[in-house]
Amino acid sequence: MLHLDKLTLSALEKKSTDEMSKLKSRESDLLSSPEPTILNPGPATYGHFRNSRSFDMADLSQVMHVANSALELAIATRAFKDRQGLTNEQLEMGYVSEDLKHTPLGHACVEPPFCPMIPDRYRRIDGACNNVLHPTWGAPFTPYSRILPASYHDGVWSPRVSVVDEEPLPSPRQISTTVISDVDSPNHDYTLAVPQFGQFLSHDFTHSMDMSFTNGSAIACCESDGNSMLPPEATHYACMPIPIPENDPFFSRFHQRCMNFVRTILAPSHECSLGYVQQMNKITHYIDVSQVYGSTPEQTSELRSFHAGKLKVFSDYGRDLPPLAKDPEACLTMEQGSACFESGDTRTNQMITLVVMHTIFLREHNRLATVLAHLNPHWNDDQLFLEARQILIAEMQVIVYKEFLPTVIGMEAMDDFGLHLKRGDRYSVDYNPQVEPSVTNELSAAAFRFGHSTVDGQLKLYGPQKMEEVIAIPEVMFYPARMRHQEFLDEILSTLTTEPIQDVDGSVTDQLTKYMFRGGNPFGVDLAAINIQRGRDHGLRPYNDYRELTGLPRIRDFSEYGPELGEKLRLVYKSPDDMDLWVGGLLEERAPGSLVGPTFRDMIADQFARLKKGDRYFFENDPSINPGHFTMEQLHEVRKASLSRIICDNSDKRLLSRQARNAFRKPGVPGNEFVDCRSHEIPSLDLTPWQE
Ligand code: HEM
Ligand SMILES: [Ca+2]
Repeated sequence: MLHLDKLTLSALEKKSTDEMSKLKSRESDLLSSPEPTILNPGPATYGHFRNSRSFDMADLSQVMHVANSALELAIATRAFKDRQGLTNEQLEMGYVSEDLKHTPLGHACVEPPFCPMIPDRYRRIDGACNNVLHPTWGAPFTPYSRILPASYHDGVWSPRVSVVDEEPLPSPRQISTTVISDVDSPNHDYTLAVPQFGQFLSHDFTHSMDMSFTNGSAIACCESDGNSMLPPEATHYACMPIPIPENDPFFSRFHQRCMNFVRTILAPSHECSLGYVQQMNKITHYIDVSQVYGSTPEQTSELRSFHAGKLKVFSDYGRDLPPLAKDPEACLTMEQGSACFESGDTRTNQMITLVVMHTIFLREHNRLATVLAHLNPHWNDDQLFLEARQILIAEMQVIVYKEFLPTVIGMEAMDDFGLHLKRGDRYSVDYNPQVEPSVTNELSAAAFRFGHSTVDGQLKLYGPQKMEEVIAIPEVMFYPARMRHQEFLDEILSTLTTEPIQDVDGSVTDQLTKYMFRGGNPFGVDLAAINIQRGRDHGLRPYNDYRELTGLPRIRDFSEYGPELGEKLRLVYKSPDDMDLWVGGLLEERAPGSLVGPTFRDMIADQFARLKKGDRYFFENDPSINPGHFTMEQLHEVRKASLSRIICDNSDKRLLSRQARNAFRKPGVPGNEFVDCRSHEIPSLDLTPWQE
């Protein structure tokens, strides 16, 4: 490891402070430039920006403060690398991992939280102090962890290039149109609850925010007509626009040659050392239902009613929906009759079915608080809120480990990675304080995006007798007004738990690759291209490196994919060693019993092992580990949780009266028959063990 002397550190500090002030003054110039450097509401690409926006200016300034510190360290790293003649490999191996806290660069380090000697019974809203030795692990505004070191061309932040000639990698849009198709491949073994709960779950543990101007405006990287990129003098340093080839089979019709893409906000490493950049996770990494409660105390206060332990709702003629959004830009329109909602996560309105998940989990919290208040009339608002939250988090964890994960990764991986919940009168002692719970960059920017391939471009709504409506999903992106229709919630919950998913393969619906966030526009943005570009933005290594980790041989020649697909890959990539992780992962054959191929399966399994073994407050942890442990009687009850029970208890009960026991699996077949919602076949949690 390289030691940094005082002189060097002072020089680096001066250099990074100088460069930062140059960057900031350039930003002000851009804001006042005659070129269209700000993206305004209207085009689909603004929807993409809105998808990752912050709550408010206070939230944004907290993010920016951390992001600027990380940028300073990145500049210092570049300068140090040049000065010492370090290689990329040396940076990758963490050669300069010295803690900078007590050095001239220390002002760029984030203050660790203060953790009390006696731990709280309830996990903190911001996830901090979960691990006593590493109090920032799992907290919001901290970096993702990594399975393998990052790969950047300059060793610090610029995107990787082809291994063949060091030229830029092929355009993600070209890869999308050549390799990713839209083929209808329904898989009836699984229901749409898999993608919809999957997306809801991902919003519990990962949120990469795009950089923006300090005033919150969106950064434009393309000319406003999309005809070309902005000239270099008008381009923000966070721009990484996606080139659209002239002969694009779709976007050429609209003369589009440039798709906006802004890089993810950065965060200093936990150790606060020099090194390649790390991307920031805006939310708590733990599975703690932060998408409902928020990831900071300020967000939670906004969402609580402070009455009887409940969260705020918008009571729509007696039907509880999430509170209406105050931000006029939260949706496409705030006109009369439209509706747009608030929750603990800023992406809620992106898809109407996501709003549905938020609604039933919000209602479940309030339902739990009501029952607890009945059992314990002496509990105050705070205690009711905290206990209901603790139970809801446990229910979420049970659904993830008992129902969702076995469906997605299969039993073999559940066994191999030790992911099963305990049974009978047993607590778990799997907690290991050495395990870093943080979400891996590979999971966030690639593996968990397997879900994009499972999305059906259409939502079919069934009335009591027949199919009543087919909705193309872009119609309900950032436009969840239908939530106010009296029958909608029950109808769509039935759709989610009966309609098939699309298989995980090289196919993604056109609704996501041509029309995503189109609003009233003729074209949208391409999620496949964005995923590929995001992987490069985050310094993910080529697919082959991860494939090898899984124990599979590296792909040596595209012919291994067969003549047709092999040819398509050869058309875009110069070498199999250039392939992007998201693409390679999707193209793998499914692993036995799993919905995804071995590489994604292992990455997902590894992540959920971290989130179980690295979380002291994991619901079934032993009293010696978990400061908020359940009693054995309570544990027996919590382990009964299921998505079907949450659906049954929190639907509007107008049209929905039955469910299959496992909401993720094909319903109405032996072993997963439909049963009445009142049936004990879908067990209910009895909360009497919480009575004091
Ligand atoms: C209609 C459904 C969906 C839409 C419109 C959608 C759209 C998006 C968009 C726009 C992003 C940000 C892309 C970027 O800028 O890098 C994203 C990220 C992501 N999506 Fe989806 N998605 C959908 C469903 C899903 C599903 C079903 C899953 C998984 C089961 C999933 C997992 C993820 C993950 C893990 C990320 C990264 C989030 C982050 O760290 O910020 N998405 N999605
Ligand atoms: Ca969380």
